[in-house]
Amino acid sequence: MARTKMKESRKRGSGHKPRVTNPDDDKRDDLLQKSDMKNQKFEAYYEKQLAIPSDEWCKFLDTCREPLPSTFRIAGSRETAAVLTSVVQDTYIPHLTGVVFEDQPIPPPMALPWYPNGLAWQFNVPKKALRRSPEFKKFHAFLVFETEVGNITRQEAVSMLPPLFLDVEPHHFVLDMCAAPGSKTSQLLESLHSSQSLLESCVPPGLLIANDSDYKRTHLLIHQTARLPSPAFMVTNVDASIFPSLYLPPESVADSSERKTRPSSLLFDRILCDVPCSGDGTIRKNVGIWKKWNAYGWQWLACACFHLGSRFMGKPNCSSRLQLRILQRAMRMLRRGGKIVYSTCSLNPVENEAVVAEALRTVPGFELVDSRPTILRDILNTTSPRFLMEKAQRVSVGVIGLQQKNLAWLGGHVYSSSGTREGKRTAEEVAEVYDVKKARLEGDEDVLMASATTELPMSKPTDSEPSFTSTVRTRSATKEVQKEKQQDSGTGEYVFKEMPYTFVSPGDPIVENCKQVPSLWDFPSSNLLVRNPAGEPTRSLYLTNDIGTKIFMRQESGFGRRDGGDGEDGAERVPRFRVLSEGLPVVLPYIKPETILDADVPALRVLLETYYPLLSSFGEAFRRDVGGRPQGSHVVRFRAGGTVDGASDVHRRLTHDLVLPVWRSTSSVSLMIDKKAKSALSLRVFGEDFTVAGRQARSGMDDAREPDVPETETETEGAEGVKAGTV
Ligand SMILES: C[S@@+](CC[C@H](N)C(=O)[O-])C[C@H]1O[C@@H](n2cnc3c(N)ncnc32)[C@H](O)[C@@H]1O
Repeated sequence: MARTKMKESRKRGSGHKPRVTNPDDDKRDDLLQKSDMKNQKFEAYYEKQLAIPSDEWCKFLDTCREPLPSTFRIAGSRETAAVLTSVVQDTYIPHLTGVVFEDQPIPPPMALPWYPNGLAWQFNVPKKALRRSPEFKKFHAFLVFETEVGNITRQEAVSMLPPLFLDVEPHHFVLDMCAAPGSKTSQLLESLHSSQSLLESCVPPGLLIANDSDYKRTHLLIHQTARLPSPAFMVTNVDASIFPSLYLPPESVADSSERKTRPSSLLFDRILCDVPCSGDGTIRKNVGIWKKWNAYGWQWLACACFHLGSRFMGKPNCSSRLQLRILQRAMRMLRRGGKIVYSTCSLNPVENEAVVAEALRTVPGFELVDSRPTILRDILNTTSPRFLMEKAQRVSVGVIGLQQKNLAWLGGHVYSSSGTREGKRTAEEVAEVYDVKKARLEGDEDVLMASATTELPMSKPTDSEPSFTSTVRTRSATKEVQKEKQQDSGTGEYVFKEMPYTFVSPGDPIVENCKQVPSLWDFPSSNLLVRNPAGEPTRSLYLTNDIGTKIFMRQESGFGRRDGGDGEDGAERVPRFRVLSEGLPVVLPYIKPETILDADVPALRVLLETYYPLLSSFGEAFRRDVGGRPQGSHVVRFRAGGTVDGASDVHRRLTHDLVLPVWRSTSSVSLMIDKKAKSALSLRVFGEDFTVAGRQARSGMDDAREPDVPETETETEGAEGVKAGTV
């Protein structure tokens, strides 16, 4: 909404008429001038809390008033990411270097030096130049299309840090406790799939569970992660502070002594707590914070309120300790030697260091250690390892010291966990902690917003943890949940709108039949699910991995397996299912290589230009090859190195192997990817959108206005329920 208004006001301005001041402008946050970016309470509070030396304080505030540069991350599978990185580096950067727009030199995008494999980029280009300079216009179109198909994510630099700190590997069990809209989740997912290559198995042994308590936002999460459909990925929708224990069947317990006695609860190797927060660290993007911030706004979230006491808080509320409770729950679900990263987008130590300190004080067996990747440590030039080691040993003293600082300023009486007032040494440590923030500010202002990042190894499972069923019961009592549910007209009971996942019977004739075209071998069909209670393979098939199957089968809440076949004769001749592009990475490793069709680049162009190109439109080799195949779903490979006829200089050669699904019908062959993905592909390979939609847009049949690069938060399309990989 705000964006639309911005466009309208620009349009008025472009007619060179004097701008009429709208009385409502006063209420608008996005129109704030730099000179109006002031807030006495904010400044007074953080001057004390952040302990930034006075000569740097102004610099800090100035930085807070600067707009954030645009940053994006190349996402998706390792293959796609490598391809797109080379497209940006080799195709666009040379053309964007030395651009001058309206007499101003415009710097080209630059790769963020600390992000691995050059996948994260930053640019500071005025929107006008992005849309009007011929060089940047093309780049902008590239960003728009690749973002729409999910290969590029607009994500702030600082938001890319917590997943990096977690250092996820393919065998890890990972939990993202507050995950929506999912930009960090998609990073975690990529790490889980990091060993994947185009034709090798892409089913990691590990698992990522992404959770958010907001039902609608879980749909954003699903959309955001759709680019990398993964059999090792689940989305859940519960309150993270009572995240249920997930159980594995007894045979999965490593320790044989426990095998017979009880099922084990799943412990995680990595947990991300990117908790809800006051968000005042986003002040550079959300300039309205300058108008609204006050010292009480964040307190409903802050864990420390019970320390502050009723005198200060007015109405202390136990449920206000959400951040702390989420972190504590995470600590109880962590495997020995695992890591937790706790992050917020707030500057406030009460939401950061104090939460971590209190969690460490209340859950035994953990210590705070530095988990920043070495590369980042070097770049930010922050605290010495010696200090970090010391901090690890005395963390509760150090961080409780921060609490004291907050509370002292707030007027409370505060003591350390040992009951003594904090001394000078703690104050020095506190200063050192803030030196870290200061260094972040100097090194890269985006990183300033990074909050306490914590690695907390070791935990013991307890028997008093919430179970899946108890959580559901608790939730069903709340109004919020009832809104998310529909009332069953027959029974009057509330039921979830989502259809349940059910395992398909082993040997189901329909599934067996689909495995013929294309030829699938060794396909783990016992891990296939459908979304109906009867387990009928009717619409989409979902694949999970072995650990996913174990978890599904073990829970008491509606997952189930249909036992035995239905006695069908297996006579279905035309395969009912087809491979779609989103399912291809999952299925590809199981497709017999000799059944993959080879095609050249002109064939790709024909497939992109027309919806249902006739067999006769293709060159002889491809026509013969595909013509000899049965009707149904096939996979085509376009090999790297193929020449791209008619392409501009920069798009002369296919730089990477492309593997795409097609559907062969009686007389035509069509590409099984959606319109936007076709446009993105055409632009990426040929430097031009040859598709029907692209041609229509150019000839004005469609709304040819340049769209903005969508932000993660606004994407809703294509949302579905919990998805564990699509076939
Ligand atoms: C800071 S955002 C998370 C951003 C996300 N990690 C990302 O990178 O896209 C916090 C999220 O926590 C969710 N949330 C709030 N309370 C929660 C709770 N009790 N349990 C789980 N999630 C919660 C909100 O719906 C919101 O999506």
